Amino acid sequence: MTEPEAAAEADGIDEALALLGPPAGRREQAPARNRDDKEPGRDPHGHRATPWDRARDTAAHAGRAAPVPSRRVPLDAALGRILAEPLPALTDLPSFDTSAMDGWAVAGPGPWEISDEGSVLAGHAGSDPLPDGTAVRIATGARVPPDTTAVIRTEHSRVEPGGAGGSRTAGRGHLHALREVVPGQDIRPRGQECRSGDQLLPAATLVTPAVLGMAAAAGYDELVTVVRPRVEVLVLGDELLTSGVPHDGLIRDALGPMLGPWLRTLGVDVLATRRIGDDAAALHEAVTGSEADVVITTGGTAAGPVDHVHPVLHAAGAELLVDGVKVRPGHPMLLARLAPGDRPESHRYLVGLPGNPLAAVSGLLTLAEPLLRGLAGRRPQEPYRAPVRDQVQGHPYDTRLVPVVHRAGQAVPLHYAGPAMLRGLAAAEGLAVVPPGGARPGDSLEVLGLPWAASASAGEGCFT
Ligand SMILES: Nc1nc2c(c(=O)[nH]1)N[C@H]1C(S)=C(S)[C@@H](COP(=O)(O)OP(=O)(O)OC[C@H]3O[C@@H](n4cnc5c(N)ncnc54)[C@H](O)[C@@H]3O)O[C@H]1N2
Ligand code: MOO
Repeated sequence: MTEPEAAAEADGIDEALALLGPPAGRREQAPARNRDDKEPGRDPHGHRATPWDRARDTAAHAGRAAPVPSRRVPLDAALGRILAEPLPALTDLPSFDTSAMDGWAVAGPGPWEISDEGSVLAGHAGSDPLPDGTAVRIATGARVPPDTTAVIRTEHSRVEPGGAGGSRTAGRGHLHALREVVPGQDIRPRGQECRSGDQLLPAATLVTPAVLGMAAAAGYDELVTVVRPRVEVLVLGDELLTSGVPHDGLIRDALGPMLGPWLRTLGVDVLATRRIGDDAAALHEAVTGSEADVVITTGGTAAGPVDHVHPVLHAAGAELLVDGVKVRPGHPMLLARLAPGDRPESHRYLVGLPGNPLAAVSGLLTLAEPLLRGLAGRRPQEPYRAPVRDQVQGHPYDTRLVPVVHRAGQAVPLHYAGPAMLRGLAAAEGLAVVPPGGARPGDSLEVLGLPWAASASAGEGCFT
């Protein structure tokens, strides 16, 4: 078999796998080629595709190269945003020595005469020092009086009522401890959690509900957060219906309803999802006139008569950073830096997702997600790996992304994973990264988490 024939046969594997379901046995495959080999890295248009991991790195690098604008927002508007700066404590925490329990503040060794000062309650200003040999009632969260030795929990104490006619304090009785009293017990000393100025969280932290609580406790009313990157989605294709059942060769647009919500989980501001049809002039105008930091197109990336993305990028003076990726599905995906136009300081990008729906998702995770993560000031995602339960057939030369669910600590590949199918993905919790040549049961595979999956691999971002 000539190399072009081998590559052509390899191109059919995704469709075949999607129809067959799980492989019956491990098929002998051509060994993975060296990256320097001529044909397998070349797509039918004659340009060289980028290896999958390098494509992701390129996208991440482009995202990190852009300046990250920030804005001060009130706490209640900060959820789901990213801290643009480290978060220093504005106060000691606790900001005063605090009783950890309801009970008695005592000074010196017992038994203690009960003070007639009443109770020390949370939220009250400081009280007088506690004289040696005395005890005063205290509530959880109250400031402990100066010179307090320890707090004794109510249930670890016994009050011996005072006799009539004694001194004022003796009249209230004495307190006895039922357990050994350790100095400092049940007192949270000032600054135990942090000192004013300590860094509580680093920049690039996702603001979760817990971060909002921490920030409020540490004295914040506002947080300096990264301005969300603005994204516009352009859905190409005259064959697409926006409602109803497919008919007469027309199909439903599966990407318009999926991409906007998905992108929002990545912490971006989706300005619009627009249907453009197969109209080169309209696409050119939409791309060059967009206000977005990142334009994401779907369809039109291949070399068909109405595949306008490449010619439009060329006409718009864009620079292709990635033009085809050695990944299945999704190999025609691309990443371009758009000409800055009248905003020379701007960093604007276009991600071209292939039209086949699972191929588009592959492009979303391979190029759009790392790019947007950088633009949003987020840290790179921690790689997550899991052993794969079943054998997965690989592409001879390219990486495969295969929908999986997590079961008993293993990644279980799903059927219906062809480029034009979403049935497997809709049930999936992640996409396993299958290296060229495939994987055997038990092989450890990287798994790309899906933003909504409550699995070990799930990323951040559902607070948007
Ligand atoms: N001669 C070649 N043809 C194709 C190649 C190739 O290398 N050489 N690659 C194939 C692969 S792989 C893919 S993926 C697609 C990519 O094509 P495009 O990005 O140009 O996408 P379209 O042709 O516009 O559409 C492909 C397919 O997807 C359907 N589609 C498009 N948009 C949507 C949508 N929003 N919702 C649902 N389905 C959509 C469209 O109807 C087509 O069936 O090219 C192959 N061809
Ligand atoms: O293999 Mo294409 O890249 O169908 O998705």
